[in-house]
Amino acid sequence: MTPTTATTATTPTTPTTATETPPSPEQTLRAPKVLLHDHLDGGLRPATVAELAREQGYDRLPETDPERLGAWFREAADSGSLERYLETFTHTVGVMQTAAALRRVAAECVLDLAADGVVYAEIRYAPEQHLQGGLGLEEVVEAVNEGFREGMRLAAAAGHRIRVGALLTAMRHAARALEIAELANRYRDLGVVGFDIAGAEAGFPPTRHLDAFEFLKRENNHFTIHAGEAFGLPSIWQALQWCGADRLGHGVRIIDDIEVGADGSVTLGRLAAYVRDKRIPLELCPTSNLQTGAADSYEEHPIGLLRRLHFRATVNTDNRLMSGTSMSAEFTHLVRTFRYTLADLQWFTVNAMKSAFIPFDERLAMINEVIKPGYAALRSEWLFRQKGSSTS
Ligand SMILES: O=c1[nH]cnc2c1ncn2[C@H]1C[C@H](O)[C@@H](CO)O1
Ligand SMILES: [Zn+2]
Repeated sequence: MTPTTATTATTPTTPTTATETPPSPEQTLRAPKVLLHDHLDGGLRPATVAELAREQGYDRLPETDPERLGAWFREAADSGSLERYLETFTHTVGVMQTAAALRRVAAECVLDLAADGVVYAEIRYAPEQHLQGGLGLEEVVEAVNEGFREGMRLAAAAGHRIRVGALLTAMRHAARALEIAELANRYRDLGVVGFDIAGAEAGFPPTRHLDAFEFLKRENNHFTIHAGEAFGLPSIWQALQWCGADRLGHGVRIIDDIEVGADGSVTLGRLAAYVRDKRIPLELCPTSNLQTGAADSYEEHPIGLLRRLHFRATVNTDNRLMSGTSMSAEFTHLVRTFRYTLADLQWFTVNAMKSAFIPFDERLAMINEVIKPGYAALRSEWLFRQKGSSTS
């Protein structure tokens, strides 16, 4: 073992706590962040929804003033039910039916994430939901990809480096999963990094779409599955053991297979042990879970326990518009609730980067060249504070 005396002798006594105390919201904003679970049609700016609706003659919006519209989305999504939460997407999807609208929404998405300190993101959407204006599936994908590229260019010009890839989602109540999986495979290395299924979970098990997952496995492609959000362990079990998902969208109900005794001892069931042992990434979305009723409060959110037990937990936004959230806001809630430090935020971020669907060497370089140096710079800030300054 390496002796520790030398380090203790040179370590100052008081300021070390600067690395152990929770970061400020401003530091959290500057920290590099990785986002694996964010819906394109759940992240529009309220003003953009209102503007696109006006331009396109979409007259079904419940509000036209951007501020009131944003509040409407948050309140309507705050229903305690996933089905009611999903109803709010009628309006965002409703104004995303032209190539120009898709490009704009995609570009703004990248800019908003970049301004929030996100350095890598996988953004998902269901191409089959954007055909009402006459676009074909490929035109939808190309418009979104173009918007992402435009967003990355504009972000870089504004001094924010961000890399974004798309995940193509198939809706679980529909029957186009194989077609969408083939589309994802066609656009692999052309802006699309993987596949997903989403929509109401109860009554629509992932095995309905086994043909799509088997196709992707044969193609050595990647996919995540929304599972263990509104429905519990059987959905997670199917997603992993029947479908072969690389990651779990939410997966928060894995908590149902974990028993905490009165003395604090923890027992994992076979499925929970498998998820932890195999390092299956959990795309946790705390605020979204409070809205759909999957968790009652941040304090009681399973992320606290899952982090302590070293599951491969990641933090995500799910739907920034419906939840009125951002990556920084999600981290800030967790910092307040669990007193997480920069080391904890780095841990979540590295977990997410390890779990991304881009090649291993690129993930590693993002971790070593971008994420770790970013957190190290933030952790060392206390060293440069002026004595006697009000911020020290
Ligand atoms: O959290 C979710 N669970 C299941 N489905 C969801 C969630 N958030 C969004 N969706 C659905 C609604 C969107 O229209 C669709 C594609 O992004 O995915
Ligand atoms: Zn989702």
